[in-house]
Amino acid sequence: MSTPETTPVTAAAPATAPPVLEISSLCVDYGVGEGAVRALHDVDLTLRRGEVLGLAGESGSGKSTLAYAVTRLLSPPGVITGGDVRYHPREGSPVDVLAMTPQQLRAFRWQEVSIVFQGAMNSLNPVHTVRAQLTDVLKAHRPQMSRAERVERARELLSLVGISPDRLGAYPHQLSGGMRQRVMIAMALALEPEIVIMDEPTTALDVVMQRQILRQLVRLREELGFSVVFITHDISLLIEFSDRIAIMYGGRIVEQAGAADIYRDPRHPYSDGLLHSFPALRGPRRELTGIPGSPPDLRSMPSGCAFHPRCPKAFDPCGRRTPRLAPVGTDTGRSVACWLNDDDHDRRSGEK
Ligand SMILES: Nc1ncnc2c1ncn2[C@@H]1O[C@H](COP(=O)(O)OP(=O)(O)OP(=O)(O)O)[C@@H](O)[C@H]1O
Repeated sequence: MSTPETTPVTAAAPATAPPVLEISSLCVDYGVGEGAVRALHDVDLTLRRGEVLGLAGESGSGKSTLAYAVTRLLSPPGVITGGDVRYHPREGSPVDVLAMTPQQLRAFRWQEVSIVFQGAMNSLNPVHTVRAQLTDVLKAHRPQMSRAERVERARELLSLVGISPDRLGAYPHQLSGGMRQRVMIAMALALEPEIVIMDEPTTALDVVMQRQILRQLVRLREELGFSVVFITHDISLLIEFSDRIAIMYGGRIVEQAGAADIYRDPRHPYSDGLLHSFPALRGPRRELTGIPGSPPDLRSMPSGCAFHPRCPKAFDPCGRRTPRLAPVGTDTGRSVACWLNDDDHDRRSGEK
């Protein structure tokens, strides 16, 4: 594989920044009893304060399930069957997200963590103005604010995302797709959350608009200090905008590392395949070969490493035992779940 130079637009958050969200051994099933299928297997992931963490993987790999589970927005038949999610506020002790009461969750969402969902730009209410929709969020969560203060804050939020405050009186249909998406981001930032989760936030937009919006988001996080989990199947976007990337396959994280490291030297054959599935906008061209075959069906997951039937480098242990996500060599910032990166297959046999 070539080793092109990338110029990430992010000013990387230090690798030593304290955690803001710690996910350990998280498991999610869809359904219960005999019909249940496991959509997340023992997911370990840490989001650090101020970083942009990219989550990549083909459709069905579990990205959205992870976002819904950590915000407790998973609806039936989705069930969290194990693991731990800890939120670290700026002050005070860590909070167990999975044990939060409905009242605590209401405060947690929007104020501490907000989500921009897939297709969010179409979820603005068509019969209400931008002003009404922005001020409604403030009214619900900051009842002490006066009407004038709410409108002022709404103006400020629009400016933050690059829309003239004159557009406060506009209805969604009077705005372009890119502007509607910016309004959604403004809403997500309304209560100054510590974490913003963006699930395929820009896929409905053209490539130039997608990048403009993401560049602005990255600038805002530098200004306001929130952390971002950015979910997409397009790894080339993540390379450009993330500090760190976690790659999911079949409900597991198979590799996580700094964005530039993954780009230059992917250690999991699936990461390598993904990198050859999307055109990179920067650096020399690389051949687009894609990944043969299709993602696994949760009802009949392959034994061992779920990627082995599609993997060009599969060898003896891959079909028999599941490799665990483990640090690679002395590179403490990177972990990979692949037998190729492990000399001691027996020790790491991953029936975790
Ligand atoms: N309500 C549901 N009932 C049963 N299975 C589900 C349900 N929702 C999701 N799944 C399954 O869980 C797995 C993970 O889905 P998820 O939507 O989290 O993946 P994703 O990586 O976000 O995909 P996409 O990029 O298409 O959104 C998929 O196999 C999907 O079919």
